[in-house]
Amino acid sequence: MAKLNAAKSMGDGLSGPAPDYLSFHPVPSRPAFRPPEGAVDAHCHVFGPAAQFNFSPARKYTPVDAPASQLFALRDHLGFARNVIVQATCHGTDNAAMLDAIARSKGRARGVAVIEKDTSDTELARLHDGGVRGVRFNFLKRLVGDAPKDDYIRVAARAAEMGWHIVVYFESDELADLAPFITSLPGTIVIDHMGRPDIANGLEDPGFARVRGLMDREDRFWIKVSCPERLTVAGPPYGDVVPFGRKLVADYPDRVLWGTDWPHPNMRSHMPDDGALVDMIPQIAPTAELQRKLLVDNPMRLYWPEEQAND
Ligand SMILES: O=C(O)/C=C(\CC(=O)C(=O)O)C(=O)O
Repeated sequence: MAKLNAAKSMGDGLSGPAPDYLSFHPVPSRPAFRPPEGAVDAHCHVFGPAAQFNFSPARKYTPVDAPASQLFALRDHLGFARNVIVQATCHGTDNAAMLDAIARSKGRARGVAVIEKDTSDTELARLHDGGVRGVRFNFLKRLVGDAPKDDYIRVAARAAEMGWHIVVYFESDELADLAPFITSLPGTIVIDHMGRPDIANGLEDPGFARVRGLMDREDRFWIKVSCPERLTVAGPPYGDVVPFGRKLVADYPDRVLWGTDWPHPNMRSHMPDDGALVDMIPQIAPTAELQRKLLVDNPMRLYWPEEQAND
C-alpha cells in the first residue's frame, strides 16, 4: 500500500507525543489470508488530528495523530469492510474524533464511546445517531487515574437505556477483585484483549481461568481475541499467544470478536505489522465457519443488528 503517513514523534509527552512514542507501522504487509466478505475490524482507534480534536487534559499519554483517512486506507489494504472505533483514554469523554471518523465512513464504522455519568439524554441520542453502540470502562491503572465505580454504575444504567453494551478493559490479575462489580453490570459485556492473561504461564494461567470463568458463567459475556503484540512474551510472530486465541474461539465461537487495535497506542517494545496480525487469524480460527463467525456474524450482530435482521 502507499506508505502510511506516520507522523514523527515529538514533544514532551503531554503537549505532544513523548520522544520514545512509537508510531504505527508505516508499510504494513498485505496479508496472505483474505478475510471473508464483510469482515469487521472490531477494535481500533482514531487519534486526532491534534490540530482538529482535543486530547483530554487528564490523559496519561499523547499519541501520534492517527486519523480516519489512514484507518480506512488500512481497512481496505487488509481486506476488511468495516471498523468498530473504540474511544481511547487519551481523548477522555470527548468523542468528537471518533464521531467524525464514523461520519466519514459512509456507514462502514460504528463506535464505542466513553461518557460522563450525567451525559444528557440529548447527547446520548446524538451519540446513538452518530453510530455509538457501546461504552467502555477502562480499569488499567497506567491509563486511568481512578476507575470510579459509582460513576460506572450510573453510566451502565444509561447505556442499558440505549440498548448499548459495555466494553471492559482490565488486567486478568485484577479480575478476582473486579469480578463482583463486572458481573453486577447490566446487559452484554465485552472483554478487551482476551482479558490480558499472563501468557508466560501457558493456558493454565490463573488469570486466564478467571476470564474463562466469566465466559462460562453467563453467555452475555463476549471477548476480543485481539492484541497478541501486547500479550506476547516471545515477540513477533506471537506464536505463544495463538493457543489462547484458539481456545477462546473454539469454546465461545458465537461470542468472540477480532480487531487490529490499530494504531497500537503505548507499544514500547516494537510496532506490529498489521498484515501479520491478520495472517494469524487462520491459526486462531482454523475453519471458514469459525472465521465467518469471528469476523462477520458476531460483530454484525453486536454493531449492525438491523442488517442481520434483514438477512
Ligand atoms: O488500545 C488499546 O486497546 C489499549 C491501550 C490503550 C487504551 O486502551 C486507551 O488508551 O484507552 C493500551 O493498552 O494502552
